[in-house]
Parts: sequence; C-alpha cells; structure tokens
Amino acid sequence: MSAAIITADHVSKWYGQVIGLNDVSVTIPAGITGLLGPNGAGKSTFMKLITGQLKPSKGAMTVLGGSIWNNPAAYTRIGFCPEQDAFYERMTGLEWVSALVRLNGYSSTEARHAALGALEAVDLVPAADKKIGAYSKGMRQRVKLAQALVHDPDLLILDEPLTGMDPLMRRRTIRIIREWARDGRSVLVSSHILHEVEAMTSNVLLINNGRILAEGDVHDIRGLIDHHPHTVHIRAERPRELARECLSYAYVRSLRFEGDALVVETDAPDTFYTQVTNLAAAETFGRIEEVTSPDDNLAAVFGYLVK
Ligand SMILES: Nc1ncnc2c1ncn2[C@@H]1O[C@H](COP(=O)(O)OP(=O)(O)OP(=O)(O)O)[C@@H](O)[C@H]1O
Repeated sequence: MSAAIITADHVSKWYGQVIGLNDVSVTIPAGITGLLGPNGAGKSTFMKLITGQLKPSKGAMTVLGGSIWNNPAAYTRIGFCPEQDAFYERMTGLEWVSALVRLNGYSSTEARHAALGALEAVDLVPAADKKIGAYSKGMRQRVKLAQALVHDPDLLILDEPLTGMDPLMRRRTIRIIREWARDGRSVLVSSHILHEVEAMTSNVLLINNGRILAEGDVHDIRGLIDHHPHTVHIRAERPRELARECLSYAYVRSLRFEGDALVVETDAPDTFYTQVTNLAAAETFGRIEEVTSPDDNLAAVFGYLVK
C-alpha cells in the first residue's frame, strides 16, 4: 500500500442546518482514486475541504503530509478543476491559463510557456487564441483541466471533469488523466458514472448523503451496480437510424424519445457505452453529440446498497 495522500479524520461540514459531509474518516492512497456518488452526495464539499477552500466544521484534513486549511504553501502543490465555470469570457484560453499560473509566482514568459504546455496536454492548442466565450462546453471543461495542471502539481482534484463532453472527447480526456498520473502523481476525480471512473482507476470511494459508504476495488461493487437497469440519453445527428440500431442489441431493454434525445434503458451499461463510443468514432449514424447518464441511475443503486 502506498503512502496516504489525503487523510480525513472524523471530518464533518455543515452549511447552517444542512450537513454536507458527515463524520468522514478515510485514507486515500497515491495514484488515481474515483469519488463516485449521486447529486448532492457531498463530492464537491469533500473536494473543497481537500483543496483548503472550506474549513471542516469538525475533524482534521491532512493533504500531502500537512494540514491544508490556511496553508498556502500546500496550495501550489494541488491543482483543482471545479465543477462550475468561472471564466473571464473575453479572455482567450491562453490568456486565462497564463494569468492564473502567474498567481503562483511565474514570470510572464514562464507563464506563457507553461500555459501552452498545459493547453497542449489537453489538446486545446488550436483554440488557444480564441475567446473562452466562444468555447463549447467540452472545450471549457478542458481549459479548466489545463488550468488545474499548468503548475505541475503533485495532486489533481477534478470535480466531474467529463461533464458536457461528447464520447470521443471523454475517451481522450480519460487518457490524458491516466497519462498524467503515470509519473507517480495523484488524482482524485469525481463522477456519478461508474463506467467513466472505472476507465481511469479501480480504486473508488462511494459517497452518499455526506458519508463514505465503501472504499476499495471497484470490481467488488460492480456486480451490484450492474444488476440495475441503466438509463442513457443520447443526442445524435441521425437519432432514428441510431434507435433502429440500438433495438437490435439484446441488452437494450427499452427505447423512447424525449424531445430530440434518444433514451435507452440497458441491462449492460458497459457494453452499451463501449458500443456507442465505437459508433461515434466510426460516425456510422453521423455525429453523436452527447451521451449522458442521469444520476438517478446511481441514486437507485445507492438506495439499494444502504438498505
Ligand atoms: N453553499 C452551500 N450552502 C448550503 N448547502 C450546501 C452548500 N453546498 C452544498 N450544500 C449541500 O450539501 C450537500 C452536499 O452537496 P455537494 O455539492 O457537496 O454534493 P455533490 O455530491 O458535489 O453534488 P453535486 O454533484 O450536485 O454538486 C447537499 O445537500 C447540498 O445541498
């Protein structure tokens, strides 16, 4: 077992009367760890406590060997990709990433150099001089990722980084994150989609209602999750043809349209996601613009796990 990167010791966080995190004690090892939980589970709260943006109401949080609250020296060793967008829309991607890394004490030449390197790491060099206001959702996610890794931190905290990306960009971003962690660096990445987390790591924490329900190898919980039917929303250029194709798969239980989105219920989410990504790559039914998994999938599984 490698050394702990993050340790929470009886950490709780209240927002007034609302509990965000409830008496959490957990040790996170080096490498990639997935934080899996439905909406409102406490993922963002946990991440803000780890990055020193929030102070625990109770308990202690240790990150990279020291206390994180009020410890600016530690902040430079951490990169954070928040769930929300907070951009200066009129800045270009390059200007924005350069400006933020200058806050770490980089000169303007160093900042530009580092920013270009980070934009390259996330495949965004062609859009480096475009205004962020004109970026797609997926590009915004990637420029946030560039901002998180531009100062070469030891630990990356990524809050739902794949949201809004099309299937091919998701696959590429998963690869970027895995490669980044290969040199002994650590990542904590949140998601409400098991399939996505599993593509990055087998080490997961399950979080629900502000508590860590389970930690460890994803394969141990996968059986439980797989037994629940899974709903997937797809927006594609040629949805009717895609629907006809999906109906030929034995693992597709039902299919309907909601507005222009195709809604598929499947017994084999993994096989289905892989198949949809392959169809997207081959453009068999035109562009597949978006594949989303509503998180009631996970909420249903968690309801079942805690019973
Ligand atoms: N600033 C806040 N003020 C009041 N309540 C909050 C605040 N931030 C979070 N909460 C509450 O704390 C709980 C945990 O929220 P948190 O945002 O950490 O969950 P999450 O797993 O990240 O979900 P999501 O993916 O929806 O952000 C929720 O009940 C939420 O309503």
